[in-house]
Amino acid sequence: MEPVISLTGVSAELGGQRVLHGVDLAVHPGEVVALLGANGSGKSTAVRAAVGQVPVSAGTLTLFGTPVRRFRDWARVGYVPQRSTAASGVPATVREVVAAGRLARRGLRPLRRADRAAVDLALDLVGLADRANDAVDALSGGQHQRVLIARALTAEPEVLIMDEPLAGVDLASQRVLAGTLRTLVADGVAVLLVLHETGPLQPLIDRAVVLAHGRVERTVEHPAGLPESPSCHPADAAEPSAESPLRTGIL
Ligand SMILES: Nc1ncnc2c1ncn2[C@@H]1O[C@H](COP(=O)(O)OP(=O)(O)OP(=O)(O)O)[C@@H](O)[C@H]1O
Repeated sequence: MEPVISLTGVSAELGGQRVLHGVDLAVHPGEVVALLGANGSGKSTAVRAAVGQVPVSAGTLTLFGTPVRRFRDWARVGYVPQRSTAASGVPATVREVVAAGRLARRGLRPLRRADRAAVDLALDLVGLADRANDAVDALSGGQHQRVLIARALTAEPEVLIMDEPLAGVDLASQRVLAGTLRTLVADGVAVLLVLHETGPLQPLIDRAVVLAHGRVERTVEHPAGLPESPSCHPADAAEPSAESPLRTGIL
């Protein structure tokens, strides 16, 4: 089966420094791949290269078989960047921000019934249906994260790329996200995640790729059998808070 995302020997530079050194990585339809590694190991750069935001200086990077520099079918790709607010200072409702994600499919024509249904479904999937008409500025950081995920989902992407979706998100919301991903993956959506802790997402992960200094240090197939790594959100203080064995030891 053709990979949805394929990096072969990919190198990339930022600020004149080589940050990725010959990275190999593939995500197939319906697969969940986690990119792990220490701060500065190149995880965000790898996913930003995959969505065309960082140029590839060597190697080959394809999306659905097309080299990323020629790829135009962005409605097939949902991207949730590393922690950013959904609409800082913009007087928009949660529904309006989520509906903006539909632009990739509908362009600038008015919302149709199918668009509204996709927005409702995305809000439902992230557990924010009851906040749809609230001002997005009134949401907490973790809820912003869920709005951004819903915004990516409204385009009904075939691959969802998320950079640290669990950062600052409490355990209950992490579980909501795990349920969302489970539903998407059952429908054949591929998922590439940058993670520090695998938390409740761990059972969903087909492959963990660990980066170190811009290189693939190791790859672990089906890490689901490993103990769940703990969450580190302050609201989950009752949960174990020791260093994650998945992050630091077993992988
Ligand atoms: N705009 C930039 N200019 C120069 N160097 C950069 C730039 N952005 C990132 N880097 C460097 O590239 C390397 C990889 O950064 P990257 O953000 O991809 O790491 P990461 O694994 O996602 O880290 P984190 O876990 O902290 O988010 C780091 O050494 C970082 O300092």
